[in-house]
Amino acid sequence: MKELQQSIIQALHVKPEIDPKDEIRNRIDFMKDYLLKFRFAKGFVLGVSGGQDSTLLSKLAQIAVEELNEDEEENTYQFIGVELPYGEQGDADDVADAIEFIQPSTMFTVNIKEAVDASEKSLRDAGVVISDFLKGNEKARERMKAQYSVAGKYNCFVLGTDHAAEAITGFFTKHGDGACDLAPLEGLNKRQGKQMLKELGCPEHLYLKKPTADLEDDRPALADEEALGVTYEDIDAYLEGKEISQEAREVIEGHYIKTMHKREPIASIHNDWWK
Ligand SMILES: Nc1ncnc2c1ncn2[C@@H]1O[C@H](COP(=O)(O)OP(=O)(O)OC[C@H]2O[C@@H]([n+]3cccc(C(=O)O)c3)[C@H](O)[C@@H]2O)[C@@H](O)[C@H]1O
Ligand SMILES: Nc1ncnc2c1ncn2[C@@H]1O[C@H](COP(=O)(O)OP(=O)(O)OP(=O)(O)O)[C@@H](O)[C@H]1O
Ligand SMILES: [Mg+2]
Repeated sequence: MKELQQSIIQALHVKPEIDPKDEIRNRIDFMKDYLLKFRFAKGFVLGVSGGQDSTLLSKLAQIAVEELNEDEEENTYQFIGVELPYGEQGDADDVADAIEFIQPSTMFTVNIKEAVDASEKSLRDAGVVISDFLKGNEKARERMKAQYSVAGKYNCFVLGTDHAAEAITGFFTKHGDGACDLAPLEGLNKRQGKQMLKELGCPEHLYLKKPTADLEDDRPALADEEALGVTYEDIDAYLEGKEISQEAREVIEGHYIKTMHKREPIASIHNDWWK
């Protein structure tokens, strides 16, 4: 294995293979331990998009709070799922199926369209016209804001779905979906997440679905793989230490190097990762 690949695998804590049952248990226990350490907090908040990652993490969070309610003989812990459509969501049926599978303690729907459009207009009024791509990042940051307000109101922590197959390409909006209090999926690749969902009894169509950030108005449901120029099969294999084509390797490593700033502490005079 090449040196860079090895150091990336190590930095992102990826295992070449997992026992899905063990991973489910460890990550639920981590979330429970965290709540027990910070007693003011009474649960978790996460946007439910109908995609693979939020379905997996929401289910784990729901199990964690249910176990805590039982262990502590109280009924104060909750998982709050938040639907965060921009106007009408194209895959609303998947969101409904995900909610049915998760059975969240509480659900809210916050439509982010008015806020995002108002923000775009304020910028335009100031003479700053943003592209559809940048507006996509505004959507991700608006979703982050809504989740932090819900978390503040209900004394909860905001969960983040970041995992190794996303961290490696930096395919998230900085301070948008990349912002969170806990990242329980850290170290998993995309197919390990699928294995866990299968183990949890999730309907197949929710984890066999093409991953999409779905942030652009002009290219709705654009597949991550198309945006990235590389497949998750290749990303997963790379993270498992396997050989992939030279072309795919170059694309992945190019994304990794370019997005270093998203994984490291914010650049300052007291760190030197950026030098
Ligand atoms: N070297 C550097 N050192 C410090 N900061 C640096 C930097 N390079 C850029 N930056 C800063 O970072 C900004 C760019 O980063 P950012 O704002 O995140 O924007 P950017 O990485 O350009 O775009 C976000 C990407 O993530 C994708 N995404 C977003 C959200 C969710 C998902 C999903 O899978 O669901 C995917 C989205 O489709 C898009 O391709 C720059 O404007 C600059 O402020
Ligand atoms: N329309 C949405 N409604 C609610 N939450 C959303 C929405 N879009 C994105 N999010 C939040 O942003 C996170 C990042 O999106 P991302 O696309 O990476 O994950 P996903 O949609 O859960 O899975 P997949 O990568 O398979 O599409 C989601 O996990 C979810 O918490
Ligand atoms: Mg998605």
